[in-house]
Amino acid sequence: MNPSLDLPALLADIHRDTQAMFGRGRVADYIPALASVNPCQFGMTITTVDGQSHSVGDAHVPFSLQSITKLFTFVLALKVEGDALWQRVGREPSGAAFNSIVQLETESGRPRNPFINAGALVITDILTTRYAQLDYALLGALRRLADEPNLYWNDHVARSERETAHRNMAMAYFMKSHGNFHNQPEAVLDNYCRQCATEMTCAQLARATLFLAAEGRALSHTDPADEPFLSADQARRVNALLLTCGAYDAAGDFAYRIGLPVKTGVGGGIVAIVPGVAAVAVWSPELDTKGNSVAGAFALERLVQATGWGHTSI
Ligand SMILES: NC(=O)CC[C@H](N)C(=O)O
Repeated sequence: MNPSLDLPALLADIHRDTQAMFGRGRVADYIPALASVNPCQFGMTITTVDGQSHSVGDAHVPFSLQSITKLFTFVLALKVEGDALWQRVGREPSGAAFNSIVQLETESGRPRNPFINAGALVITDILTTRYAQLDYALLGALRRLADEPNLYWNDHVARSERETAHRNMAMAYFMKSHGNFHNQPEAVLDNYCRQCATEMTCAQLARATLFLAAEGRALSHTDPADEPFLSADQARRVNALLLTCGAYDAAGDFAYRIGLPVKTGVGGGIVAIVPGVAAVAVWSPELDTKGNSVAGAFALERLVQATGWGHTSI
C-alpha cells in the first residue's frame, strides 16, 4: 500500500461528501421490517491486510447483511462441496434483477450464479443437507472470520422476510420441479431468511471479508495458527465471481465505476475487496432501483479514484 495514503483523512472527506447523496434512493420496503430503518445513515471501514482499521460515521452500527451473506454461504459451500457445486449453479452474470425468476424457466432450474436469489437458495439447500443446524454453523464461521463472538441474526427481520417470501418460495419449488432442490423448500427458506437477517457493523464486515484480500488467510488475532480459510486459488476465484456477479444486474456498472470485487445487499451494505491490500465495508440504507446502496457505491467510487486501488490488482 502506498505509505503516503492518509486513509483517515480520505474517509473523513468521503463521509462529508456523501451527505449530499441522502434522499437520492429509497430504503428497501419489500421486507417490512427493513422499511423502518433510518435512511440518513452512512458508515465505512477500511481494514488492511497489514493490520490497520479505519472507520468513519456509523461504522459501528449493526445493519442487516441480507445478500452480503450470499458471499459467506457460497464460500462455505465451496469448502464443503468443492467444484461439485457447479453442477447445480452457474457462474455467469445474470443481467437480470436479483430476484428474477424468468431465466430459471429457460435454463432448466439451474440458476446463473450463486449471488442472485435463486442461486443463493440452491447454495442454502446444499448447506441445509450438510449441516443439521445451518444457522449456527454459519454464525460460527462468521464469528471466527470477524474475530467477534457477539454476532447474531435479527429474529424480527428474519420472520418478517419469511412471512413475505412468496417469490423466493416459488423459485425454490420451481427448482425442485427440475430436481435441483433436495430439501423441503420451507426448511431451506427458514435457514435462508435467518441467514439474510444476520447483522454486522461495517467494522465487523470488513474484518470478516479480509481473508479474500489476503489470499484466503483468515488473519485471526485469536488463532495463532493463522490457518487458511480458503486456498489462494479459491480466494482468487471467489473474487472473480464477486467482480462479475456481486452487484446483480448492476455488475457491469459497478465494474466500470469501481472495478473491485463487491457484494451488495438490500440492507444498504456493500463490501469491496482490494486483493493484497484491504477489505472495505460501507453502509447506507437508501437503494437505487437495482437494490444497491446509492451512497455506498458513491463512496467506493470516490475511494478508488483517490487511492488507485483496483487499477493494478485486476
Ligand atoms: N438483494 C438482497 O439483498 C436480497 C436479499 C433478500 N433477503 C431477498 O431474498 O430478497
